[in-house]
Amino acid sequence: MAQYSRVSGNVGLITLQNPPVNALSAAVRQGIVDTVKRALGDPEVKSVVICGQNGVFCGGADIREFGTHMTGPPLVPMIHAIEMADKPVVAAIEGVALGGGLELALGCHYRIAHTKAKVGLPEVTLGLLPAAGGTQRLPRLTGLPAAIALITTGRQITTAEALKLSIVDQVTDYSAVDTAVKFAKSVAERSLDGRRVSERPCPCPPDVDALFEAAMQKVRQSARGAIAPVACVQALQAAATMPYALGMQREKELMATLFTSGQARALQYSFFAQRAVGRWSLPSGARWDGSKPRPIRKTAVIGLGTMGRGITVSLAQAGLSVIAVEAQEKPLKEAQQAISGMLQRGAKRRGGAPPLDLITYSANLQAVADVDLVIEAVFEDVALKKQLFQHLSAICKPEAFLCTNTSALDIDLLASQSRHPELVVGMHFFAPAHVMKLLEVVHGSRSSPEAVATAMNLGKQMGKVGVAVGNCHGFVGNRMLKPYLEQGLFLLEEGATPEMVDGALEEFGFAMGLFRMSDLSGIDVGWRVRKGEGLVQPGASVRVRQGRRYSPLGDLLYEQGRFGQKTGRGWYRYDNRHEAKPDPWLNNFLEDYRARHGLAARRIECQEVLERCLYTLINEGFRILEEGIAAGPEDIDVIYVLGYGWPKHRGGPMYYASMVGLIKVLERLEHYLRAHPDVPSLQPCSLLRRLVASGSPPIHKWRKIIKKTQSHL
Ligand SMILES: CCCCCCCCCCCCC[C@H](O)CC(=O)SCCNC(=O)CCNC(=O)[C@H](O)C(C)(C)COP(=O)(O)OP(=O)(O)OC[C@H]1O[C@@H](n2cnc3c(N)ncnc32)[C@H](O)[C@@H]1OP(=O)(O)O
Ligand SMILES: NC(=O)c1ccc[n+]([C@@H]2O[C@H](COP(=O)([O-])OP(=O)(O)OC[C@H]3O[C@@H](n4cnc5c(N)ncnc54)[C@H](O)[C@@H]3O)[C@@H](O)[C@H]2O)c1
Repeated sequence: MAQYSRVSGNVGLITLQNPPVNALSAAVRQGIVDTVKRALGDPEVKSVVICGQNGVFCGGADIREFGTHMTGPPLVPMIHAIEMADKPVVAAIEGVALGGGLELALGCHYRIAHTKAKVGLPEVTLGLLPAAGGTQRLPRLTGLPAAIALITTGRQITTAEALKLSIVDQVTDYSAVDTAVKFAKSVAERSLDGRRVSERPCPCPPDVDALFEAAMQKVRQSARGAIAPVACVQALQAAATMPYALGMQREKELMATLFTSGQARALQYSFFAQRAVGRWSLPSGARWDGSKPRPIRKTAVIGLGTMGRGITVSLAQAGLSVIAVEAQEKPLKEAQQAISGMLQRGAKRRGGAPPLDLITYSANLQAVADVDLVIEAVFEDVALKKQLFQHLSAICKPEAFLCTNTSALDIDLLASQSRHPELVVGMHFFAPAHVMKLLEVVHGSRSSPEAVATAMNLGKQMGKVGVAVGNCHGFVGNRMLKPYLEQGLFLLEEGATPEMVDGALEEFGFAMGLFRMSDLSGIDVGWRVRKGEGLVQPGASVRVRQGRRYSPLGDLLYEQGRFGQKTGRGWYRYDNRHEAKPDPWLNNFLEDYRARHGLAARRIECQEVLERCLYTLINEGFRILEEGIAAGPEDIDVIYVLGYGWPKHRGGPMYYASMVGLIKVLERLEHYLRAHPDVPSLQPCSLLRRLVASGSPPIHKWRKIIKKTQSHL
């Protein structure tokens, strides 16, 4: 809906009303059409202001309408009518003007924005392009290079930046609506010549072809198979080379292809999934809406290695005070230097001063005595962590939350070391912790709803997307990774090469194939995990361990000192630090290994690589759902998209399975199990069978069947 009133004598004020973000639903669009008509037809009204209620201009088209039968007036003619009005129309931007919201503002003759507002065209992140004139008006207003950068990335910018880019005309610290009303009065009689953006020429730099060639190359490289960024460049190319009307036609054609694409559906599923995970629930029945988080002011981080540094930076950037603790003075000094550098670089990027003063460094654990919440990030060593929890429980105030960043260890075991196990939760960050948006909040069997709510809330304050998960070895993300990595090794035994396996996964859209990832995180890290599980038998290369097929290839590389990037050799060779090159040594090593074990190398197709690696990972996801470790498939998908480089435009592993067809996933797992009966991760999970037996319902209906499965246990 849109409300109409006359203010300050002769200004027509149109207020969009559709909480929480005034999305442009059919009712809002109808409201705008009606109220604009009314304002333009009222002889008393000399100028018009458009704003949104509750301090938010507009979050764009109503995404929930996509994929439904859309009714109501379309956006393009609605915005065109505003631009062609003979009375000045001013957009008063507060909160956000995003997507269709910014396109509406670009159709107005002036834009006045609050200093704290953000603007952007994030359609590309939903698999779309700004199809209400955004691709044609923005470059006319701000020039092609800035428009290309904003539209192909969907980046949201501050209004200070928007002012520099001429996207807004004025920025104010006061009410944008009051300022816009005053401004509208002052321009009531002014000519609108030059104010209609669509009538301006698109400024083209002399090297426009090179500009587009570079833009296309950049998006093709970073999009990893996503089609929307490419279409965005094509639409902008139309703005540069065609008259406005033809450019609009091209924008519409390109949008028509994107709008019904599987990629757009996947990205929009992901958008809502990332919001849905905030509405967590625990097996006890405790829920997000009935559990109050406790306010956290003082925090502590113990262990300032790779993870502890990132967590400290992230806490300080969220405005929290941090006591940062290392075991000894030398590593403490090194960490202090590294953290200060990270904060300074962050401040340079974001603007403002680095929050260095919020951090106090100490080599004495006693320093954490009066903090509200501790996050420990010491070595992944159960004995060390148990001892640390005993000390923390003795030192900290009794109501302090004790959190662990462990990647896999038992939260209940650590909680049992504390006098207050109900205040212990896992806060599993991902490297680099100040960059990655994912946080697994792991609740143990004794974690209180308040502790979970507090960790989730703290994560939100830190700009993370928290997903509440249950306690098991590796939680959700790392547990699912295990069968995926295992299949990679089996494929090498059977004839594949690391570059062939990685090539298939990268072609699928992963940022990095599994062997390149293993080289980056360190072959020694995986070795330590397997050692902890009792799987490593130095020197032996027996292919069966603990009663199942096992590949010792990773252990053999470890024994050769090939730890990956850090040693310059791993599954690949690294002559310069980051570039992975196929290594002839490894091929010889694999041939020797196969010969020693009587394994005949065979030709392996990419499809087999994908099916074996991805379907076993998905199968583990079904086990996790069946056990109630994740509340729903959306939780798993958010974890994989935000934490493990799963291609965003494929929605996440569980969504992908639903698109491929559960019956196909089941049949292929059965097929590979027949070929490899000694690999338990290929055994289809009973929930998968049950879903197939129920006719493979769409993903949003899985929870009902999961509940039934649990009640049958
Ligand atoms: C046959 C072929 C025909 C083809 C032709 C088709 C023609 C179609 C014509 C379309 C014309 C194109 C128009 C336009 O270019 C397209 C768009 O505008 S797409 C939308 C672009 N906007 C966005 O991407 C913004 C998305 N939102 C956000 O980034 C954030 O929500 C926010 C606005 C910054 C606010 O953030 P927060 O304060 O943190 O709040 P939340 O994120 O938690 O959101 C709160 C709540 O609101 C819901 N919501 C947010 N935005 C929208 C939206 N645009 N539509 C619907 N709902 C929205 C969000 O989901 C939350 O609700 P919850 O999920 O928690 O219930
Ligand atoms: N590295 C990753 O990608 C990653 C990702 C998620 C979680 N984790 C987990 O985070 C934790 C830390 O991992 P990391 O990679 O940062 O390790 P790291 O080896 O880089 O850092 C650990 C730090 O802890 C310090 N430390 C050890 N004992 C201490 C003590 N008693 N008091 C204070 N400091 C002590 C060490 O000096 C070291 O600086 C582990 O539990 C790990 O499983 C790691």
